[in-house]
Order: sequence, then structure tokens, then C-alpha cells
Amino acid sequence: MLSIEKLGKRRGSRVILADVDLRAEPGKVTAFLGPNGAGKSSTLRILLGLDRPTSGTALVHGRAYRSLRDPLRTVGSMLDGPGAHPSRTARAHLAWIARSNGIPRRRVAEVLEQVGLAAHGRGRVGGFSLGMGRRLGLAAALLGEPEALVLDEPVNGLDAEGVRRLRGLVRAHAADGGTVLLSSHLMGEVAAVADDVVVISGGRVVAAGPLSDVTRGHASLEDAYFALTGYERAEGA
Ligand SMILES: Nc1ncnc2c1ncn2[C@@H]1O[C@H](COP(=O)(O)OP(=O)(O)OP(=O)(O)O)[C@@H](O)[C@H]1O
Repeated sequence: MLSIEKLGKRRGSRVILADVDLRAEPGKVTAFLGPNGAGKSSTLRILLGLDRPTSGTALVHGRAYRSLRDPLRTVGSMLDGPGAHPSRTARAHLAWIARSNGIPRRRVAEVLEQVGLAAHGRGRVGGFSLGMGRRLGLAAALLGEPEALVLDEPVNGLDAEGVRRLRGLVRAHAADGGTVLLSSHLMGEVAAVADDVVVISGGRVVAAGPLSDVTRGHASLEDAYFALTGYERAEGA
């Protein structure tokens, strides 16, 4: 369970986040949607202890990320970039994370297989394509068999096979009772996997609830998204 309440973030006089509420529940895929600059990454960075809020709380299983005893076994995350040194091989990178977090070494081969990088384990990360780097980031998120997954724009850079694989992984994770929170600005990908949706625009949540509730009265999630974020009006103005 991931719970964010009344989260606020200011940078100088700029309001980045205002009273953001979000819950991602076990057994469900929750999509966090919004246009570029809406505040998705800022929210997820605070949830993962990489930044501090100005107000409010962001908790993983009722605790702040920084106070988790076994963070990688509790919540796996993928933010931008593979987060690995370019001269390291994929396997060495994952083995290093595993070693420093008390995760069994066997998990390295398992997650490389899961994300479709089994044939590239000995490849240096510096030679990876954008999509391969994203797959490696996903592998690192899965490494500790965490209950919760937090994935920031996981579809970016993935090819069709990668997108299909990702969908399968997140659906399977939720089906096993896990919690999945993923951000995206790509409606089609989200409509295909999400149970619940939270839409953010200008640092404020403009809609939240089951996908069917958020899309009610609209032809598609995309139509709902444009209506909720005011994008069409802004572009037409
Ligand atoms: N380190 C930072 N310093 C100053 N401003 C920042 C910083 N990080 C983000 N911002 C600002 O905070 C706002 C929210 O950005 P954020 O990256 O959270 O949005 P996002 O919804 O993740 O967008 P995208 O879809 O483009 O990734 C933006 O106006 C951005 O310019």
C-alpha cells in the first residue's frame, strides 16, 4: 500500500505540488497520469525518499521510505535512466545491488530473464539502447521481490515487445497481490493495464478513482484526460 496525503512542494515561490492525495492499493495497478511538468516525478521522488515535501506525507506500508528496514525488498522503483555505471555489465550492476541489499544472487539471472535481457547480461550498460536501459531499470526494481513497484514513465523507450512484457509483468504483480504505481503521459498504455487512475495537472489532482469512473461520460481515457487537464482548451486558445 502506498499512501500520499496532502502532499505539498514549493520551490522558492513556485508551487510544484498542492495537496496531492494518492492511494495505490495491493492487488491493483494504479496509473498516475498528467501532462509534462504536472508533478508526477516530483511526487514519486518524494515517495521514494529522494526529495522532501514542504507539507504532507508520502508513505510506503505506513512508513516513510527512509525508515524502511529493507527498502529494496519492500518497494522496487524505476525512475529515469538505468542508474548504472556505463562501464559495468548488466549482471555486475544487478549483482552489486543484490549484494548490498541482502538479496540472493540467483535473483540476478531471474530478473534479467523476466525483462528480456538474459542475452545481454554480459553487455556493458554504456552500450545499451534507451529501451535496454529501461529494461535494466525494471530488472533492478524487481530484484528484491518487493510488494510494491513504483515505475516512473516505464513505457518510455520500450519497443512493442518491451511494452507487452511490461504490461504482463505489472498485471502479474497485481494479480499476485502486489501494489503497482506507474506514471505515464501515454493514455493507450495506461488504459490497457490500470485498475485505478489518478490524474494530476499543474501540481493538483484533478481526478482519481477506478478507471471506469474516471472515464465515465467520455469516449475514452484520452478524452477524459484532455478534458480533465484542460489541454485541449489550452492548445486551442
Ligand atoms: N530539480 C528541480 N528544480 C526546479 N524545478 C523542478 C525540479 N524538478 C522539477 N521541477 C519543476 O517541477 C514541476 C513538476 O515537474 P515533474 O518533473 O514532477 O513533472 P512530471 O509530471 O513528472 O513531468 P514529465 O511528464 O515531463 O516527466 C515542473 O514545473 C518542473 O519544472
